[in-house]
Amino acid sequence: MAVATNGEPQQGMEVRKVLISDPINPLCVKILNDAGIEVDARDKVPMDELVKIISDYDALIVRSGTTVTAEVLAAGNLKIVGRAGTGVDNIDLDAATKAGTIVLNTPGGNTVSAAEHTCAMLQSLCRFIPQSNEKLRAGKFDRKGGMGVELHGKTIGIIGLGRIGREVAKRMQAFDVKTIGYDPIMPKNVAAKFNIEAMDLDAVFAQSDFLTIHTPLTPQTKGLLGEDAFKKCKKGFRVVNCARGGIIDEEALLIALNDGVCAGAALDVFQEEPPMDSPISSKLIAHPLVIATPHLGASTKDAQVKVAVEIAESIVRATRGGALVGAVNAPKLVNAFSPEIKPYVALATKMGLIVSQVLGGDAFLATNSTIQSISLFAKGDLIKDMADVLKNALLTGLMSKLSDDPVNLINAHHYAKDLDFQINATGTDKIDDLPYKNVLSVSIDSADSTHTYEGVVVAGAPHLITINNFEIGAKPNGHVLFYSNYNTPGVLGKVAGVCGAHNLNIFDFNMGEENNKKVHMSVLNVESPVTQEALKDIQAIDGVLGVRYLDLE
Ligand SMILES: NC(=O)C1=CN([C@@H]2O[C@H](COP(=O)(O)OP(=O)(O)OC[C@H]3O[C@@H](n4cnc5c(N)ncnc54)[C@H](O)[C@@H]3O)[C@@H](O)[C@H]2O)C=CC1
Ligand SMILES: O=C(O)C(=O)COP(=O)(O)O
Repeated sequence: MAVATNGEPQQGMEVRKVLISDPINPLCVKILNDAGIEVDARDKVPMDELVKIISDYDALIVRSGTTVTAEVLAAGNLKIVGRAGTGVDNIDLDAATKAGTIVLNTPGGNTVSAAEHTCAMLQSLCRFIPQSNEKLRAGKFDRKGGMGVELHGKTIGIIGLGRIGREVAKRMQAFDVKTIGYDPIMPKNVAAKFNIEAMDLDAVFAQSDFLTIHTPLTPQTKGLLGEDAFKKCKKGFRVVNCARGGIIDEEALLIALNDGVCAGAALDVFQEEPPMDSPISSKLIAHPLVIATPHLGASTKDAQVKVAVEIAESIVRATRGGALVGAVNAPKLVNAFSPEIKPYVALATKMGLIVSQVLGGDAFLATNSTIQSISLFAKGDLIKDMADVLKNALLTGLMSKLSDDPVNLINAHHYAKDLDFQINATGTDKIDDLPYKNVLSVSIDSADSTHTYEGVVVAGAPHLITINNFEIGAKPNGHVLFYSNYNTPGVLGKVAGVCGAHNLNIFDFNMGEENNKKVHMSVLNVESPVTQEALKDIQAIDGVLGVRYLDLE
């Protein structure tokens, strides 16, 4: 168990040192420091420096300013990338998953701020407030150029009816604006509960006086509002983008504004940020019908406190084995590090280690023909919903002997793609009559046989309870000798003698017998690796049927 610098035990993920690479409220540092975690807080770290220093850290906390590329992830050994905010399009999620890095965000912490900014932008856009302010400062009292439109009685089309989209709808309804919207995962009846009329995207385009986007930037939403969409929009529509640059095609928007198709755009986000180097973004920012802010949606003291506290608390919780709230790339791992589930994860990993060492023709413990599939059954109320996580743990053990890369719960399934057999995982209520509440069972299926191992957790520690037909109570730890023998007196003494002769100190012994009691299976835990010579000497003992050494360190 790792110990944090404040002396408190870390029972979950080990996080000793964190880098913050964007401006974040100081409460984040305080919460991490109070938990004994060292923090380097910087406002900005250039990419080449980030790649150089990242291996010094267990976790990285970012906002939208830092791009967490595959190169950054490969250069480090990060356990966590924390996003103090919502959008994770600046983080290479696939690369993070492959690197075994969990990505956590703080959805919800800046919802209200982003929604309020959206509404402020729409109102400002409709009444030319920024442009008029600018003219007045320049000494021009231009009332004609500030002729706007009311919100009252108009229709707003909200694309993306998640947290922010719904908060925008609520605020627009207070202005007597009709709220319609599109979201592929929100059924009409659910949208209706928020007084939003859900319809298909083309209908939203056709009916909206105002459009506002609240989706993440994904391959599906990139360019969602482009030339084709603008052709379907009402002439003179106005558009707000407080979601992500790139969801509106900036070139198409510029044309729509110049052609009078679009009467105004309020932009908080840009295809490239900062946008000054992009000629198209710069033209948009300078356009008289455009108002723009430099990605300020979440920039309120209130939101920044919320996201800073949330991300720090999530990381501290992860180090203590708590739920991984906001896990973006591995949502099923939410409870994998909890004190109740962790020993089962350890058990499944040990079972994977066993499987890795009996693969490929081990007639004694597994099979002498090619494996076709492995099935894991998570039986019992505590673990039945964790079958996928336990499968990843099994894979972690399995791959640890087969791959040089650091395989863990988050990335195991990537490596498993190269195996030439399937691994299935099923969670069930426990129906067998074993006296345990939760049992993990792993079956190895080959053309001619099925071999099964079963394990449980006793007093927080993994135990093997059956190996094929043998009932046993072995601890799957360290250096383990398995041997089977006919039920004749004196075999154990002789095996112990061979161990002594080979300097193998035995510290635990468990024996099981087959139902017909003719054959015994014994498990010896020894303190050091077992040599081939020792194995040969045990195999030569009269009555010994088979012997196998497994390294379960
Ligand atoms: N400007 C700023 O400072 C901020 C920007 N954001 C941006 O806003 C986005 C939305 O945030 P939340 O509402 O909290 O996220 P959310 O996850 O609650 O909602 C996003 C919604 O978009 C929907 N969606 C996904 N693909 C879609 C598509 N093709 N068409 C229509 N809907 C689609 C999803 O089903 C989901 O309901 C974030 O991903 C982030 O990029 C968030 C906070 C601050
Ligand atoms: O949370 C989000 O998605 C945002 O866009 C806010 O970005 P920021 O944290 O202000 O860089």
